[in-house]
Amino acid sequence: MAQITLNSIGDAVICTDMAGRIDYLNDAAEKITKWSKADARGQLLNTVFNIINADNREPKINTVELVLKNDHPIDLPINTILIRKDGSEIHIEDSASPIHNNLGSQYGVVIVFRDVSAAQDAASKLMYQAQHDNLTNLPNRLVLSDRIAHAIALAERNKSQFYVLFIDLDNFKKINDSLGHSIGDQLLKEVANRLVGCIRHSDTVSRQGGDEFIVLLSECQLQAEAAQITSKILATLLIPYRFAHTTFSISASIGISRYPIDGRDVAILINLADAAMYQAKKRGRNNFQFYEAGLEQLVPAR
Ligand SMILES: Nc1nc2c(ncn2[C@@H]2O[C@H](COP(=O)(O)OP(=O)(O)OP(=O)(O)O)[C@@H](O)[C@H]2O)c(=O)[nH]1
Repeated sequence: MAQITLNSIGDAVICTDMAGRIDYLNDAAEKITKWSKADARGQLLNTVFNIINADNREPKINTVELVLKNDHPIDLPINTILIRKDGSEIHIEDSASPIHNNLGSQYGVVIVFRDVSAAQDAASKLMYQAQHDNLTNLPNRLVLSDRIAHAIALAERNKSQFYVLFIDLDNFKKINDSLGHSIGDQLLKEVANRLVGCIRHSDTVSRQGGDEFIVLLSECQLQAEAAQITSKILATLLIPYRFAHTTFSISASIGISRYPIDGRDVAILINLADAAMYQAKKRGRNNFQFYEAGLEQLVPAR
């Protein structure tokens, strides 16, 4: 009766003896671990229930030993991956308890676990969406602020510099109006790809929204080097785009703020780069401008 019950529940169940050898697994455990009952019986628990930490991929503690030593149930830490018999991996949630006989002495351990991959995938997807722009897949404002804050902390410690580039496409509205919103979207995606191609892996390109992008040059020390990278970005964005048999060009205006000379705070660095970008627009577009004192006063209220 107990076996029928255990086979009809959705959770996987494995029982071991005091030495950690498997003496029972239910149907759900067979399905999840991909070990048949016949093959699993007599194996050490860790062979069949091969679990690792999802973050560092270190093997997890010996469940049987821990439960028997403490003689009470434990919920194993979340973030557990089970490596199945065929080598595939799933996220699981599990708990383990000692089994006692009628006299109260321990005679084994029962592990109860379930596949939480779907929930884990949904959580990862939500996390990704919260941190990325859904059109270009670039990191969003939230992530950028975090990266700039991190760059500030690092630069403060190392007494070093870094640069923030505020990039706004020139006359992007005309593209939308003349070629349609869908071509506008394709252009934004291609701009994102080109920007990523212009910078180092350790730098960050983010989309602020609309046709605005921000680049954090976290490892750039010299102003001349920042100017050189910015010129490369301008030239790369100018290369003609071809979508749906239409070829066209677009330029950009870029404002640059410098840490620590212009500011030592995330919002200030972004605002001053934006003010410098506005000045680059005023100077005729398709160029860049480093922040200069007072430029923020020239930006009309938006
Ligand atoms: N296709 C598309 N258009 C967008 C999106 N978000 C904002 N826009 C449009 O982007 C345009 C932004 O235009 P602005 O930056 O204000 O002006 P501009 O035409 O680029 O002119 P300047 O910036 O002065 O050079 C607006 O027409 C918005 O409707 C988007 O996700 N996709």
